[in-house]
Amino acid sequence: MNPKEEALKVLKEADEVANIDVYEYLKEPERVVETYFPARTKNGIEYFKGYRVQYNTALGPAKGGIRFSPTVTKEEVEALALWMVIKNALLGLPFGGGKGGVVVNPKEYEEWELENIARGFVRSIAEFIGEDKDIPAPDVYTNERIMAYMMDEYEKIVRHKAFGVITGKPIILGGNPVRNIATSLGGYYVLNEAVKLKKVENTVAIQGFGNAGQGIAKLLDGQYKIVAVSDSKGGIYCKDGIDIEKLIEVKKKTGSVINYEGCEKITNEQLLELDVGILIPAAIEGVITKQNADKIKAKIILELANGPTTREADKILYEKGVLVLPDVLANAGGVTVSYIEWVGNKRGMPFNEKETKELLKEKMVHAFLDVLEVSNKYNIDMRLASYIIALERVKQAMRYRGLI
Ligand SMILES: NC(=O)C1=CN([C@@H]2O[C@H](COP(=O)(O)OP(=O)(O)OC[C@H]3O[C@@H](n4cnc5c(N)ncnc54)[C@H](O)[C@@H]3O)[C@@H](O)[C@H]2O)C=CC1
Ligand SMILES: O=C(O)CCC(=O)C(=O)O
Repeated sequence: MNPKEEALKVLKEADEVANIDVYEYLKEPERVVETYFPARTKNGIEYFKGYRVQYNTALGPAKGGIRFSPTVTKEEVEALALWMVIKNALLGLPFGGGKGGVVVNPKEYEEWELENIARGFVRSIAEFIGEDKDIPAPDVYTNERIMAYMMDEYEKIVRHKAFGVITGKPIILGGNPVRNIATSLGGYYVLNEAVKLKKVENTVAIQGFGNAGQGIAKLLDGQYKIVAVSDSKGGIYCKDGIDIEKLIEVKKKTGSVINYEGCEKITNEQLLELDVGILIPAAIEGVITKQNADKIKAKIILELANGPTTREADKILYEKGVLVLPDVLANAGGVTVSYIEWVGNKRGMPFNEKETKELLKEKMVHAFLDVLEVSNKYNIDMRLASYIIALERVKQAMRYRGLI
């Protein structure tokens, strides 16, 4: 699938359904920074391809994560940046949308090499980022340590402290105590609202066992029966439920969930089609397509991953009565806590765990109810409803700025 085409399809449909008339202005990003930068590794000096896309900044500085992955492309980063525009606007955050990516397989490098790659990438984009310009954060295969290196490198370049330039940092460097679990916690709040509307069996399958997948597994453990989990190496299925604490240990020690003993081995494709109440894609884009949408048995899909469902699949699922809680809503807890971290950095007084959780819950539930109202008003799925709310806000900001 081409993620940018997928993102634009929804944009166009929302634009037409609600007569918003912004598609022409948003079909391309404001700015794409494309770099090819050096970093010292065990192989000598290596060059890496990097991207930082600032898709639209009418509502505020660009905001969005940076991923390290061998499959990163310009189109993928553009799509991810557009999704950030929608997500940030939907949550009412004072941010535009951005995203970054470096073409690298982090599994082939040691910590010191990843540090050099992180620092090299920041040197290559430094003039384009800043706490009131563009604020990166973690995404696939990046974490708080990478964020710390990036912030430190940026500070060396600008020659002053700048906690607010990056979010998802370690707590000691201005990070927020909830950021690590924020994406999952936001999704958990949304799911709790959704199950009030749609009663489902309490069985769950989760694709991906990184920050988002592991976080939601911990939150749901006990309340729901998690019967299947996967990662890039494959999956496991246990009809009586998986011991999540034990699974986390196995993943930490061996590198994959497939080494958990006593469960049936399954593929990532099989996991998606299991007979469960709730399916949680929490890994990569484009896994639910028109090829498998009809075979999906879950009644609720909580999209913690960005872009897991194609638009064609969305329509099949809607017809079947599956409630899809779209990425731009379901995984918005990450950037919402990033916002809380950034505000804390700017005011020089961080928010504590309790304050952050209260603010996050309020924002997530509010966004869910807004989306529900619009989806009922137009009789449309929640993804389209989310886009309509967001696009109307972006349009208003562009109007006031005299951009359209
Ligand atoms: N970390 C965050 O704050 C946020 C993450 N997301 C999205 O959540 C998704 C996961 O991100 P993180 O958990 O942060 O990344 P991560 O790097 O912590 O974990 C990624 C997980 O996906 C698995 N994976 C990779 N390729 C796979 C494949 N082909 N099939 C099945 N599993 C595969 C990996 O093994 C790993 O378990 C991504 O789509 C990301 O954009 C969305 C919002 C915020
Ligand atoms: O925390 C952030 O700023 C961005 C998180 C992100 O990249 C996402 O929501 O996809």
